Formats: sequence, C-alpha cells, structure tokens
Amino acid sequence: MITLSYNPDAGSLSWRFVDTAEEDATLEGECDATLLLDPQGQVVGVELALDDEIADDDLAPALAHPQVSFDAAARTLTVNLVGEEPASVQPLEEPAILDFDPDERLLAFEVLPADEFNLDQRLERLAPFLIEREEEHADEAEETILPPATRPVLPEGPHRSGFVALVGRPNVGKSTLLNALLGQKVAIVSPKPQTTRTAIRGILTRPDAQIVFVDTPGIHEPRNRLGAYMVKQARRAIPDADVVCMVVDITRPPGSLDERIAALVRKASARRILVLNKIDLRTKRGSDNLQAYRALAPWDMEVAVSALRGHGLDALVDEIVRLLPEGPPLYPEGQVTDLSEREIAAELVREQVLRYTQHEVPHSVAVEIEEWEEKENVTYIRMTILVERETQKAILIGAGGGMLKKIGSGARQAIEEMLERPVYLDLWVKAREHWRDDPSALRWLGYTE
Ligand SMILES: Nc1nc2c(ncn2[C@@H]2O[C@H](COP(=O)(O)OP(=O)(O)OP(=O)(O)O)[C@@H](O)[C@H]2O)c(=O)[nH]1
Repeated sequence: MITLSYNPDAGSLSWRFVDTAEEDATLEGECDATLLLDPQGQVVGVELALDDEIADDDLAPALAHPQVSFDAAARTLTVNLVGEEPASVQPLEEPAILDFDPDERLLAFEVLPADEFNLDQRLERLAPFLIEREEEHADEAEETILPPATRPVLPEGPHRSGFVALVGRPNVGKSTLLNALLGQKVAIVSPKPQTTRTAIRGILTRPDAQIVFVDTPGIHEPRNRLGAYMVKQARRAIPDADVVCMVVDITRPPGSLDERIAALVRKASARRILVLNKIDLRTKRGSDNLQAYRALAPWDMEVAVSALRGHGLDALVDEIVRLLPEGPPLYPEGQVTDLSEREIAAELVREQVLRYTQHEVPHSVAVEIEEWEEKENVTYIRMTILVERETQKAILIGAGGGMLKKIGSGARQAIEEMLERPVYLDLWVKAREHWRDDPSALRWLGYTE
C-alpha cells in the first residue's frame, strides 16, 4: 500500500512506496511534478518528470504498486490512486523532493502545491490513503487547538426531545455532519456550495432522548427565487429550534455571511452551540479562526468535530441532549428522516449531477420522479432531470450519451444501496427556461412552503 501523509502546516503531501524508517532515505533529489485532478478538482494522483540519471531498476519499490506506472520514453512516473482518467492537471511550481535509499532506489517523495491551490480542500478522493495524517494529527488537534468537549455524565432523569437546527454558510459540512450523526445517508453531499435545497429532518433516537436535526440550505446571497426559497428555509429553522448548531469550517476565517448567520443565531431564544468542523484539515490559522468564531455570539457550548472522519460526534450529541427540554419522543422509534425513499432517490440523482458537472449546470438542475414501479425482481424508476437551457441539456447527455450514463450508473448504485434491491433507472433530460425563477415550476417541484 502506498502511504500518504499530509502536513497541513507545510501544505505538503508525502507519498511513501516502502514501509521503512525515515532514516533509510539518505539521498535526496528533485524533479518537476504535476498533480492529477478529477472533474471536481480533487487530487487523484501525481506525475513526476524524472531525469535520465534515475535507472529504471531504481523504480522497483514504486512499480511494485499497481497504481504506479512508468513511461520509459517520456520518463514520467505516474501514481494514480483512484484509477480514473484524470480530468485535468495542475503543474506545480515547486519541484517534488525525492527520497532515495543508499542504493539509489526511490522510496518516497513529497510535493508542495502553492497556497492558492487550497490543497486541504482537495484531498477528499485521497482520504482513504491518508493513514499517517490521521494518526499524526487527530490527537494533537483535540489537545492543542480545541480541547475536547467535556463529556457530561448522561442525566439519569427525564426523557428529552427537541429540534436542533444545523445552520451555516454553504459548504461547511452540515449535510456531512447530519449523515455522520445518523450513521446513515439522508442528505446528499458535494464539494459544491448550495447542495442542500430544503430543510431535511434527521431523527436520532436513543433511550434517554430523541433529537430531530434539521439540516438547512447554506445561507447565502440569493440570485433567484430558488435561492430565496433556500435561504428562507434555513432562516425559518432557527426560531423553531430548541438548539441551534452553527456549523463553521475551522480552516477558514469567518466572513460576512457568518456574521449575518450569527446575528440570526444571537436573536434566537434557542441554546447555541458552535460546531467547529473539519478539524482534520487544521491549519496554522486554526486558532485565529477559533477566536474569531468564538467572538460571533455568546455560545452555550463549542464542540470541535470532523464530520468526515467521525471525530467528536459523541461529545456533540451528549452536549445537545443536555441542552434539550424534557419531552417525549416526537417521531416513532424506527424513523430516521421525514424524507420518503422517493425523495432521497431523486436527491441521489442530483448528487451525481453535482459530482460530474461544473459551473452553473449543477445549480440549474432539478430532478422529478415520473414513474416508480415495484416489479418482480427490480424497482423501475423513471426520472426527468430538468435544466434551464438546451446547452445544459447537451452537457448532461454528453457525447454519445456518455455523461448521462455515468450519472445514471452512480445514482442507480446509490439507490440500490438504499432500497437493498435491484433498480432499473431510466433517466431523461428536459430543458425549461428559467425554472429557478418561475413560481409555478418551483411549486410543482416542491420548492415552496
Ligand atoms: N476534510 C473535511 N471535509 C469535510 C468535512 N465535512 C464536510 N466536508 C466536505 O465539505 C464539502 C461540503 O460538505 P456538505 O456536507 O455538502 O456541506 P453543506 O454545509 O451541507 O453544504 P450546502 O449544502 O452547500 O449548504 C464536501 O466535499 C464534504 O466532503 C470534514 O469534517 N472534513
């Protein structure tokens, strides 16, 4: 296995082919490097331009891994951990540092993208390989930057229940957090802002309490009626909540949107928890950001978490339960969300559109279910993907229908996982101009009160 480690302070990514001690690498070299990116700009691999002095045999430790290939004519060593054809490349200004052993065999190398590249936002695809990073930084993050929330002893007293709004600007990780808290995917997630469009309820039931989480759309400056609807959904969740969790991305300083959201939170009569997310991506600026977020409102509690890696979630749930009023369960014990399987299925299609398309296209898409039929061995589902322009329709269908096939195949797998039975997914694309500003289209798509 190739071991990757990420050093957030240096902004560097180290790739190790051989499981040996650091001291074994006694010789250093340099070469040009290029990162390989997927359609979302996530790093999937790297290409090194090696010089003639490195003999082909010296690459044996690297080539022992199936993800590594070497083009002897071009002298490029390619490490592609994900295995998909990269969608784009990012040549690096800084050379890669190569580590060799005394016999000049390549053991490891390190790349250092410029700060503007925002490497820490682009490691999602490599997360399964980032073994050292987790071990090196997880404990440290909790000890030095953000003390772990003191885990309270659970009250032995009455049953508690209530509504907990998850609010924050787009892309801070609200939906990832909701799914992680529930241990089940109810909200779709993407690296693109404004993924969540409606308030989604996720219900966590335990013996002493029931928490009804309300995942809300990211609060932003709306540019159309759909955006206005989304922001309204989020704002409305705040006064209705017993506890408001303002979720922030600790790697970024608060901006004007955070200030506006905090102003709403300050006005609410609910208890307020500051949820510092993405502690796995902690950077040097983390503690400055922490002070700035603390200053936004009088918080009842702050909890540091990594929704992606599941850190700090038990502490967050315990804190929430402590702040909830006494009350009986609000939903039946087995219910996890207020969304139907059909609604989640349509969202899973939209998630794939977000995954594979860029710029305005993902934001211009809505998904409607036209037909859903339980057949003997398969669930037949026909859906229409609505876009705003013919050009967007052409992008979604792709050359020879390739794009629609990719979207369909990803969505079908996800829906099959949810339904636990085979699915036949029939996808169509239709253009309807400016539907995001058309009240009747919004009503019919369910984006209304
Ligand atoms: N590294 C890291 N990434 C995270 C974490 N939580 C979420 N993300 C990533 O952040 C991106 C946005 O996550 P979402 O859960 O869609 O964010 P959101 O706040 O619901 O976004 P909107 O729907 O736009 O409001 C995704 O690429 C997630 O994988 C975390 O704890 N660590």
